[in-house]
Amino acid sequence: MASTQAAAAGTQAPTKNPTLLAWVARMAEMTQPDSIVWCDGSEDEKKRLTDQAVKEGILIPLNQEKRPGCYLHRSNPNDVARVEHLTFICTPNKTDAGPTNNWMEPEEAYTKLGQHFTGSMKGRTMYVVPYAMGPIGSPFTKIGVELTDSVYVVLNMRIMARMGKQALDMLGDSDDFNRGLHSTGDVNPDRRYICHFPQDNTIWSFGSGYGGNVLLGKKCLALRIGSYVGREEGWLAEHMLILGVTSPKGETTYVAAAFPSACGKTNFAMMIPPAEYKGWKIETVGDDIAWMRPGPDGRLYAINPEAGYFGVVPGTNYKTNPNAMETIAKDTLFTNVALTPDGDVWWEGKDGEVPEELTDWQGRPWKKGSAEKAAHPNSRFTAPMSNNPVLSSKANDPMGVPISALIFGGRRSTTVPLVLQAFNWTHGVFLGATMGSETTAAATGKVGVVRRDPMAMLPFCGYHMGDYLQHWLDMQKSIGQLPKIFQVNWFRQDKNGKFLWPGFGENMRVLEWVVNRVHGRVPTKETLLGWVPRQDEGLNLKGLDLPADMVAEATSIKEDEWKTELKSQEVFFEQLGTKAPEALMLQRKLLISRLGG
Ligand SMILES: Nc1nc2c(ncn2[C@@H]2O[C@H](COP(=O)(O)OP(=O)(O)O)[C@@H](O)[C@H]2O)c(=O)[nH]1
Ligand SMILES: C=C(OP(=O)(O)O)C(=O)O
Ligand SMILES: [Mn+2]
Repeated sequence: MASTQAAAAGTQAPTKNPTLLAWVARMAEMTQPDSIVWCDGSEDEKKRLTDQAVKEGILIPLNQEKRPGCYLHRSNPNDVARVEHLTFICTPNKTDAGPTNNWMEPEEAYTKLGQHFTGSMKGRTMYVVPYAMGPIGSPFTKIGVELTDSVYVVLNMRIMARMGKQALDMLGDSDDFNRGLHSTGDVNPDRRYICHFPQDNTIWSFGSGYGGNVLLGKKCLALRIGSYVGREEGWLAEHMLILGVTSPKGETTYVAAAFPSACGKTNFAMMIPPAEYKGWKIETVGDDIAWMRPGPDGRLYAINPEAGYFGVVPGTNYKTNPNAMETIAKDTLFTNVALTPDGDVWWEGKDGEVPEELTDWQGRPWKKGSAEKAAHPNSRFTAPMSNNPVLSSKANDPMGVPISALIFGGRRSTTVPLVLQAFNWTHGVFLGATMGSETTAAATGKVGVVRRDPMAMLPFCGYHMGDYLQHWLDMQKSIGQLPKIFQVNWFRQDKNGKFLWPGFGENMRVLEWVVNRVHGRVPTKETLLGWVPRQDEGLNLKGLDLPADMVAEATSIKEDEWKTELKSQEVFFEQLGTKAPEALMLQRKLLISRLGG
């Protein structure tokens, strides 16, 4: 049996890479698939696998006149989000994973998961999916190979990454590739593991079919393994969108922004500025992940390692995000949305009337007025970035784009003002490190609880969070021209729970201020927390239909709220113990003294 599989791995393989062949054979020996298919990324292959997925009921074809090339997938109802409590960093020493990660000893993890993987692909096909994170040929780019028994994963990976022959060609005979193994298993909620082995450049994911757990190039490789490699190699792997903003004068400024999952990255990356901003243009480089390193001119250059968007569906409409609506009009895979009687998709917050009758995300009949949501709150679209009407021409640039501003933002109903600028790099790292955000449906667990989420990386940092923050501080020395750092909060609410700031396209007003600050064009006001827009010569509010007291409330700084906030930050820093960077502790002391002790 084993030798048959080893032979199968070799004979049909479109590569002679000995390390790759040996590894595929070894994994096939363990998982015992009936057959092995090497994916080439071609259109033929896409058609064949799509037809097969439809036949097996994994994909439901949508109305092809309304949504050409689009399909609906319904996941197992208890497998709809990332599972942070089952996600592990497997380093030889527990301290290397740090207090914010779950840890398992590597041998123990290989043994434990090995038991689940043994025979897990019996009666199934193992797909070998070579993929590149980053443009083909870019010095930033990393190659991964994911072995999976899920056609859904293959079809998603094909959208999310540069997949198939192009990646295999770039790898050549090198042994420098991420080894990813995924098996859907029986989706038993108690037998689900997402294990990362940074020392071995390996990821084993068992028992889930949800994107963030199984599209291994994304959160697992590009962030968890990426952040680990980035520290060793002197660069940053961040949970950030990248956009270019061009003024009517033709000046383009590139900005990267970190917001936790389901806190507005995709929306900000493709927003359309309000009518007052005639002649301004926003273009998307990336909507989720940025790999950033100092370039030869001393500036910080960023690439988006992905090729598609795995975006939150609910709340997306022609008012909030018209470009996303265009992006998902064709060639898109929808997961866990509702189905209309005429074969289109529907979700809470879509334009138009709520339909009288639907099939909900679990395939059950649904009627208007039902207390249950028709689409799952974490329902997702997977769409190629080439569908995006405002895709930046630099999205495929192997050298990336020079970043002038970094923005950190969370979902906070209180405390954090609309926008402020850090005094300097160290203070900016402090702002990122002390970020808090209310939890969302992107991960299983309670929604709406404030937790510390440094740089929006709490669930995605592949090593000790204290070392990570120190790495950010150290990067200051290797970046000749440091980006300016900002903090934003689109989610502050009034007493009745109404958002104080209209958000979405109107965030352009904040972005314009950021751009003006970067180029030293507007004065600011110093506050305890950082620099903020002045009343005069501050935010451009022309044409904004918003009472002045709401803007005042959204931008206010309340010292009593900050005293509470500082206590919560203290608990976080205490968790880091002796690894809490000294420079950040000094920043903290300065803030406490500014607040009057
Ligand atoms: N109130 C408000 N909601 C927003 C804003 N931007 C995004 N959202 C909502 O937040 C959710 C997640 O947004 P998304 O851009 O997909 O977040 P991502 O997961 O970080 O990419 C969606 O339901 C959006 O409609 C904003 O500026 N204001
Ligand atoms: C893809 C995910 O996140 P985001 O909302 O940041 O896109 C995820 O959390 O699995
Ligand atoms: Mn997103």
